[in-house]
Amino acid sequence: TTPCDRPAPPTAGLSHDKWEIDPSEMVLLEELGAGQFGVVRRGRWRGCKDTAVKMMKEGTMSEDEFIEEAKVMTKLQHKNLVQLYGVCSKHRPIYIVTEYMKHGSLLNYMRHPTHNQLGPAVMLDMCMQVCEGMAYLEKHNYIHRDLAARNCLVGAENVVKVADFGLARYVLDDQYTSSGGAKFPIKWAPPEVLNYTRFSSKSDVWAFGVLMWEVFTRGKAPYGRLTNPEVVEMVQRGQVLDKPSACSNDIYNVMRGCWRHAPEERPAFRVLREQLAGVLAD
Ligand SMILES: CN(C)c1ccc2c(c1)CCN(c1cccc(-c3cc(Nc4ccc(C(=O)N5CCOCC5)cn4)c(=O)n(C)c3)c1CO)C2=O
Repeated sequence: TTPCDRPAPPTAGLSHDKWEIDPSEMVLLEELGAGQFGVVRRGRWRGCKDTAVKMMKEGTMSEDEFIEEAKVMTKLQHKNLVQLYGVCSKHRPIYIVTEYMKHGSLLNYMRHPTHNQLGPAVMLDMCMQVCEGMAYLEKHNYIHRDLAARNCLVGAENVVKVADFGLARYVLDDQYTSSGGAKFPIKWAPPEVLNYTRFSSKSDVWAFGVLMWEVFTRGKAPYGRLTNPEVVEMVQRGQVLDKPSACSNDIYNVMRGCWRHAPEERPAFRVLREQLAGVLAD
């Protein structure tokens, strides 16, 4: 049998936690880019498993809290969530090891000239896949806090998965974490987050509506060149994004449901899934 089929060796006693990955079993390959926590590289685990390895830059993440949370995150398993395989936390920098998605972020994928011709049916299917992943997180009372096309990844055959869910809680850069900061995702935030940073699965639903708009505009920037304060003003006034040309009225109505001012008026992801399935059928 190829080494891939070799069953994982039983963890050596209780000391070796199953979410702890032995770095000697990881070969680091090319750089995939840089994110909130520093450089991310492609990796090969145990000679055959493709992975992505975040190498935590010092001072970017509250590491001990994250390592504690990693035990919970490895249990979140769904076909539309980027799987966390484990962490290498016995050395610095710590590594976060996840499943590898070969086409990179959904935002760049939509903007890429060769995918610029994707039809509405494929766009709707991609939104549905994100919705499935988010419905799973909602069911497990897990809030993403930074859902956007840039934080979803594309694999083979237009498979789309939600990535980096929950990580916003461990970012130390207050330019990112405070709603007044330059890096705060204002254009994906509902009124209750802008005013009280009150995150919930219903604030993820608002962000999902903006993600749908990103997909149907093939990766346009929401609100164009408006500044963050101008967007805050618009959102507080109840003004929402216009209908993308590639988008039917039915689909635009689903987006608008995500942008209702009151969180409780917005549909849950498990309801959104039915709404999108209804549109798909038409
Ligand atoms: C706090 N929050 C919300 C965070 C925290 C960290 C990160 C992010 C958000 C999102 C950005 N990010 C990050 C940074 C760097 C890499 C990855 C990243 C990139 C992957 N894949 C690829 C594949 C190909 C390419 C590529 O170069 N191309 C060009 C040629 O055509 C195909 C595509 C790029 N990435 C991948 O599989 N994972 C799991 C993560 C990721 C995603 O993980 C982070 O590391």
